[in-house]
Amino acid sequence: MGFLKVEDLKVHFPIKGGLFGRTLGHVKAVDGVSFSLDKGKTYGLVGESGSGKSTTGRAIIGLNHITDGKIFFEDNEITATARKAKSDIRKDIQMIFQDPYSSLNPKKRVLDIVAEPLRNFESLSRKEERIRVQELLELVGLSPESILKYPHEFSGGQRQRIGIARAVALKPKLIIADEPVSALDVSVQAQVLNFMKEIQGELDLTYLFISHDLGVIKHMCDHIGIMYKGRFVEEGTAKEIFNDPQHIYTKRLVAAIPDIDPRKREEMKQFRQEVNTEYEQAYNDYFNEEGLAYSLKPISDTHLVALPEKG
Ligand SMILES: Nc1ncnc2c1ncn2[C@@H]1O[C@H](COP(=O)(O)OP(=O)(O)OP(=O)(O)O)[C@@H](O)[C@H]1O
Repeated sequence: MGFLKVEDLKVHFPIKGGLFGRTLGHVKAVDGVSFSLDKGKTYGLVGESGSGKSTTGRAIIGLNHITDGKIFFEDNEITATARKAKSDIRKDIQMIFQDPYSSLNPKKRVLDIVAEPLRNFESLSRKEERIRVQELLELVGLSPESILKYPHEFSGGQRQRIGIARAVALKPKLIIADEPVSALDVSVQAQVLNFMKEIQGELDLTYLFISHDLGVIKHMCDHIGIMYKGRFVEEGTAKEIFNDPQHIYTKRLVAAIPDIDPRKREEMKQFRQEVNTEYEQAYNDYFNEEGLAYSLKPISDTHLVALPEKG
């Protein structure tokens, strides 16, 4: 069936309020998302803040409850598995977080930070553990002596490398990278992204890559889902999304990528003007009307676009 398959995933959070903390309604953070990810590939989830990207990633790894829908990992449904299977899955799926400043405990040495997952899942001697951590640090380009240091002694990019060393410690199959470079300087972002690509082949990793930055997604992903208000508005291969965006929201995101190639600047300027006009016209019809029904329709074997339902 496939490596990772998400079927009609819904994650709704209750909004509590009033005197007795009654449930007043729900935030539909994820509201019917489906996609599949092949082994060894990178799938990008992109969309503006609050569109439901992190909630989707967190639901897959089990950090958010699921309101409805199914998730299959290597053909096993992981939305309804027993505890033992769940702990195996926790080994196979790891997460890299956005902010290497807050996701690493500042009071712990690098040895303890990187060894944490090993301590949870493997019974290594102190010596074996130290050797494994030093190997992991070398893999991510840090010196073995780093084990005795604390997070504040490293730069932002180095800290994210420590986060990556911890994420790959248990030889996972899938890594969910939630905005892994957005807290870093642009010059460091490219280094970390290239490094993630290098280790992908070396360690046989599959990535679910979450970002609000379509430029970053373009660099990393084979397949892309564009999220808006908890749903996909378009899904396709990276080539389809960048060369032939169909949905007005996707077009807007593509038009906002800074031009690196000066030859394309004039072409992009024109594209931007066209998109802005189309967006203004579409806004009232599409984005402002809460009740407007739309559904994903295929326009090729791999390219889906949200189109309003007729009637
Ligand atoms: N635990 C929670 N309780 C209530 N609402 C939540 C919770 N987690 C997320 N939300 C809400 O769900 C929606 C989607 O949030 P989510 O973090 O998934 O979006 P995102 O696309 O990842 O954006 P960002 O990049 O800002 O994190 C937002 O409206 C958010 O406020």
